[in-house]
Amino acid sequence: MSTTRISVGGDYDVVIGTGLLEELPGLVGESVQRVLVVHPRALAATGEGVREALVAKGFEAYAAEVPDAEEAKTSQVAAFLWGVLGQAGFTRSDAIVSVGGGATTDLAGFVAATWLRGIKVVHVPTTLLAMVDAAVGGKTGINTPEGKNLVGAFHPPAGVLCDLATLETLPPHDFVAGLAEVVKCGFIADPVILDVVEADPEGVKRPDGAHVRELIERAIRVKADVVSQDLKEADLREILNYGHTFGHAVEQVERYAFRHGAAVSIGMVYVAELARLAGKMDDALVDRHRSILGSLGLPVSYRGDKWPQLLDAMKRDKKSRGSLLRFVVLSGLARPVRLEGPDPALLQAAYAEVSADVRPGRVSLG
Ligand SMILES: NC(=O)c1ccc[n+]([C@@H]2O[C@H](COP(=O)([O-])OP(=O)(O)OC[C@H]3O[C@@H](n4cnc5c(N)ncnc54)[C@H](O)[C@@H]3O)[C@@H](O)[C@H]2O)c1
Ligand SMILES: O=C(O)C(=O)C[C@@H](O)[C@H](O)[C@H](O)COP(=O)(O)O
Ligand SMILES: [Zn+2]
Repeated sequence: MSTTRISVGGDYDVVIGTGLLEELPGLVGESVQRVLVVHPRALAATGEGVREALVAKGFEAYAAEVPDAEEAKTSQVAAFLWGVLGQAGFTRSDAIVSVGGGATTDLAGFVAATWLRGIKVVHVPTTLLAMVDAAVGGKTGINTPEGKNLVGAFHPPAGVLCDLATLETLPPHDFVAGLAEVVKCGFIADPVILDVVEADPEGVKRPDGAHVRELIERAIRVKADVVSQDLKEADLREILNYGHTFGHAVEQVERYAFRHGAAVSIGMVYVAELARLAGKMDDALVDRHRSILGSLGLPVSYRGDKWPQLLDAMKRDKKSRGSLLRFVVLSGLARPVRLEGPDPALLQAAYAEVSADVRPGRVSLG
């Protein structure tokens, strides 16, 4: 299989293909002496393989195992990694390599951003979501008890290695969760993505499906294009947050029992309904959100008894300014605009549109 390189603003490459481990030493760079490979428990063997490959090329390589999924994105786990770096004597000419999903790349990126005020990081994403989104663009972060990704830094990687073979072991529901961010790129910027999904929803749900490589490359190109113009989210980059205001709130209310991609799927339907109620989106485009996401098996509704908690969580969204809630909505396909300070009645009406008919205390989807 051929290898694709997508340059992110000329600063670093996202390398896509299979059997790419031999590319890693080049991305880490000859001047680096020590490397810390950060991986979750589920990827212990893969992480050790990466460490051994680096040792074979002359690096002093260590491995650190971190908790699975969102449990890794805490200040305690970051402090554990700072301790490992300190004890091994990591200097500014050393590096971190992350091996895992978006939770691992966010954590490892954050630790790289903060250790000695910034050392090199190379990401080796092993989930679809991390390949198309989390590993690219330099947003890093951890959660606090008050909310999702509330502490972090912009710290672009030196390179990203997307070895598609790693997707073979990914549980199907995690692969599908990653498709939510791919579909997001379709709605905000590249509608061909939506056409491909609509033509063969079952095929795109399989890592070995005929169009998966095309979808991955298209989504990475959308992200690379946006972040290379606006790394620090002064304006344009906010479009990558489509569906995330409500999605992050769902994740928090559910104490991270929902995968990020599943929550973002609900969040995109919520914000489509909000745009419709605000007179910016027609019924057909709202329906297209439900039909595409639903055809992939992603959730498109959420329990109806959590409004106060969801609203409270949405107020802590990074797009908020003072008491003003701000949303990325579409005024048409691939036409993202901002909706600032919508009427609270509209916000709640959009919630009613995505609410599943469940009794209080029972979760219907997840
Ligand atoms: N920084 C960004 O720009 C950005 C973008 C999107 C999402 N994110 C963050 O990414 C996180 C979600 O990432 P995710 O969906 O990859 O979830 P994740 O990192 O929690 O991984 C999902 C699960 O898959 C397992 N796993 C990973 N690779 C595997 C493989 N190859 N085979 C078998 N199991 C594997 C993990 O151990 C975990 O249990 C969220 O925290 C989200 O906030 C960040
Ligand atoms: O890269 C971005 O910018 C994004 O918003 C991509 C999102 O998919 C991602 O989940 C991101 O971590 C959300 O960022 P946050 O600033 O809302 O925490
Ligand atoms: Zn996301």
